Amino acid sequence: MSEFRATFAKDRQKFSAAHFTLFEDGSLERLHGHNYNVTVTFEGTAAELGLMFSFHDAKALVKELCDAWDERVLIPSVSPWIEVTERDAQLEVVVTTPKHRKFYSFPREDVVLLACDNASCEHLTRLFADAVAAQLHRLGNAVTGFEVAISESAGQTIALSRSI
Ligand SMILES: Nc1nc2c(c(=O)[nH]1)N=C([C@H](O)[C@H](O)COP(=O)(O)OP(=O)(O)OP(=O)(O)O)CN2
Repeated sequence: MSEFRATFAKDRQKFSAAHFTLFEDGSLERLHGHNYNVTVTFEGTAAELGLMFSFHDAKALVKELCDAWDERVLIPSVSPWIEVTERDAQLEVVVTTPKHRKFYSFPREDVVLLACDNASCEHLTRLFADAVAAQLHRLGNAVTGFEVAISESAGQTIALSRSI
């Protein structure tokens, strides 16, 4: 049973990134950007001295994960509609859907290849939660669960909860 919920929704917990969303009918958006805001809530019990974990450590963890996607182009790497080719320091991306064929070329360092088939807010939230789970050991053993919530724009948020 979780005793406490610690929610971190600092202004700096954000990443500005470009993407396009694919839709089932083969339509896709033009490349565009969002200032994604990230909120993470950790659930758990108080350990020594009534501390779940050091707030500093939790905020540093979340900020590091935001920085990994900040000022990047987010490209799905496992989509049947997207072909990615690395050529020298460039990443060539060909999107071929039943409705569209588009070619992009980005400096490799500007791109994050996502382990998913669409750069949707749902997938971003799940991948962010996977990354939090992989780093949770840094916060000790008091965490029994967490929730990640990502907003693409004001008034529009995807949230996902995980139990540990
Ligand atoms: N289920 C999802 N649907 C859509 C997603 C998504 O991640 N999951 N994403 C988008 C686009 O990224 C788009 O940029 C956001 O679309 P939209 O809701 O139209 O955004 P606006 O901020 O322009 O919304 P307004 O309500 O018009 O202000 C689309 N769909």
